[in-house]
Amino acid sequence: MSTTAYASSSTFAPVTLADGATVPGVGFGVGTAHFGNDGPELVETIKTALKVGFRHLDGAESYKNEESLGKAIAEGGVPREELYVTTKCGAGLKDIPSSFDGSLKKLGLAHVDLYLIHWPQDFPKPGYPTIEQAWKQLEAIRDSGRAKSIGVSNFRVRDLEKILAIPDLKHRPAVNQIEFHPFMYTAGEELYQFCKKHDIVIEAYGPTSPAFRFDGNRGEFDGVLAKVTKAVAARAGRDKVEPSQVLLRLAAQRGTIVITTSGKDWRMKEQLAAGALPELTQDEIDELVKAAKPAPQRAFMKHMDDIETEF
Ligand SMILES: NC(=O)c1ccc[n+]([C@@H]2O[C@H](COP(=O)([O-])OP(=O)(O)OC[C@H]3O[C@@H](n4cnc5c(N)ncnc54)[C@H](O)[C@@H]3O)[C@@H](O)[C@H]2O)c1
Ligand SMILES: OCCc1c[nH]c2ccccc12
Repeated sequence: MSTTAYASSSTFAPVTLADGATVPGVGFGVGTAHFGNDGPELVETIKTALKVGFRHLDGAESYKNEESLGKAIAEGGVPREELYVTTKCGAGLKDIPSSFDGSLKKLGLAHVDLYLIHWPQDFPKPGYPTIEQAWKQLEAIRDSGRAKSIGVSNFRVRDLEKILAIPDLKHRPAVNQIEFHPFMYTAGEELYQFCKKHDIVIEAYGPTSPAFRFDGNRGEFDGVLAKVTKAVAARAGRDKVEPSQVLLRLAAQRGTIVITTSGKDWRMKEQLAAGALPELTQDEIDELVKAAKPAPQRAFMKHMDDIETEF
């Protein structure tokens, strides 16, 4: 039974993974704006996110702030079973079992809900496991019950194919966490369709990047986003919605779990409310994608456009 003093206010529908787990449809990220910030200020920010209604927290070993995340979870007033907690192995990929133990210890948790390999680029390097060996280590962690689900992040089709081809594959990746917004739809279409076909749910990070992250040279995109935002607001019976809210709504509409973040409680509320906005029409989506084409395509992880290099 819930003992939470304040309820989740998320308007994003939960998403069910192929392994049967249910994930809150919007997550609060502890990277990007909070990267390297590990202390009382971040603890308060995460506690604020819980207070306004986030129940899904997205951390990583490489964000160097798992202790603050753990402290916020311990002090946040939300029972553990009502929270969905992710962490990722990045800096520790040479020794995943030790890295995972360290993450759980820093978080102060007996288990995480989702454990991800943060990126694939290190695997050809000396001293690292192969992708296949790394995945078997994640399977063992899942079988120990200390990670309820396992997945990957920033994996291309060819990286995912290596996992799916493991002869004694026991657990498939439940998610692939990738940058996902209209600037990515064209370049990312093959990966999107591959994940869909193989029941790998996409977690969309950087979903609002086109609204604020790319400076200049957005050309037609700004105009189209403003137009679509106005139309969505009109369908919602509202004077105004934020373009970033429209991008969050769009990510959910494309079937992804949306990972966003903020340091401000009013923006967190705005983010949680975005799931209730009316759907974008196919014409509106097409217009956004078309207008996005001349703009920068990707804010993170440029290797995603390198379809040749073998990791
Ligand atoms: N797996 C990975 O490699 C990877 C990479 C990047 C991010 N992530 C995860 O995803 C989380 C969210 O990523 P993100 O920060 O790119 O998400 P996002 O695109 O939603 O951006 C959130 C940021 O945008 C700001 N913002 C939102 N609307 C705005 C507006 N209208 N005007 C100005 N600023 C606005 C917020 O204040 C916040 O700082 C990260 O914290 C991390 O947990 C993972
Ligand atoms: O996941 C957020 C982006 C990211 C990728 N690799 C990192 C290493 C350190 C901090 C952030 C990142």
